[in-house]
Amino acid sequence: MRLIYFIYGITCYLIFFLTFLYAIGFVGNFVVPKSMDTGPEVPIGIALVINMLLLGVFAVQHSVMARRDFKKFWTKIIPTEIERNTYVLLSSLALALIFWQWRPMGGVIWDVSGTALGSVLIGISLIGWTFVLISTFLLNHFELLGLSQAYSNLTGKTFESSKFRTPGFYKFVRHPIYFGFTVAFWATPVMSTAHLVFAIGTLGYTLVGIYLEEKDLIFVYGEEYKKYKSKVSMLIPLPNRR
Ligand SMILES: C[S@@+](CC[C@H](N)C(=O)[O-])C[C@H]1O[C@@H](n2cnc3c(N)ncnc32)[C@H](O)[C@@H]1O
Repeated sequence: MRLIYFIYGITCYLIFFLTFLYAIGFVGNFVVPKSMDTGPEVPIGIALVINMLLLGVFAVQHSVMARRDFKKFWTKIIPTEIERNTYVLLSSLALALIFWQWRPMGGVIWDVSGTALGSVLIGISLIGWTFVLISTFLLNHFELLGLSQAYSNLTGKTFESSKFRTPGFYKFVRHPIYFGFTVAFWATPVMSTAHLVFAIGTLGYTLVGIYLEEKDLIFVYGEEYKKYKSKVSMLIPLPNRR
């Protein structure tokens, strides 16, 4: 069973990684066969409903499954050893559903493609994606994505989740991963209506996600996190408050 769980963990990780790479092309409208501004056209009202539902499915899956109470219930159904891997897998599938079913919406809010500003915006967006990836490594990439748990289980060790940490970017912003996504989603040479809906929807979800995540972080780390919260900016990297 341990070997099967380990192979499952690696498979979930690889699926996540492919989804992450696809997301870069989906948001930036390059390389991938279906991006946020391509696909079957439907009336704008219907496209809006479908796109909001897709974002809603991801938001509910990602937030509800991350809560302590849900995990208590969920691990009565699936083995605790593969809870994180399954979370990673279902998050990737919810993202894949967005990529597959997302509807273009026509309309352009701004278009500076082919200009120097357009190139700068593409560069900023790629920096945002890089910021996300680096931040996952600063916090604990392999634990966030379930590989550490899978490896501990394979080697018969009890998995110890890492403690509260503030390495690197975390000294200047409490949520650098979410900051990186926000930059990657907003810095675009072509802001279509569909892209704007995506950027606003994901920003709204990020703020709700931060509220829920910090409730849990305060529950687990108490005063230590409250003190961190009072000093360090939430979403935009800034010098610490005194
Ligand atoms: C997807 S990560 C996002 C982390 C953070 N919100 C960010 O944007 O960089 C979510 C996990 O990181 C954990 N986490 C967030 N901040 C942390 C910190 N400073 N130290 C340890 N774990 C943290 C949360 O408890 C949650 O399990």
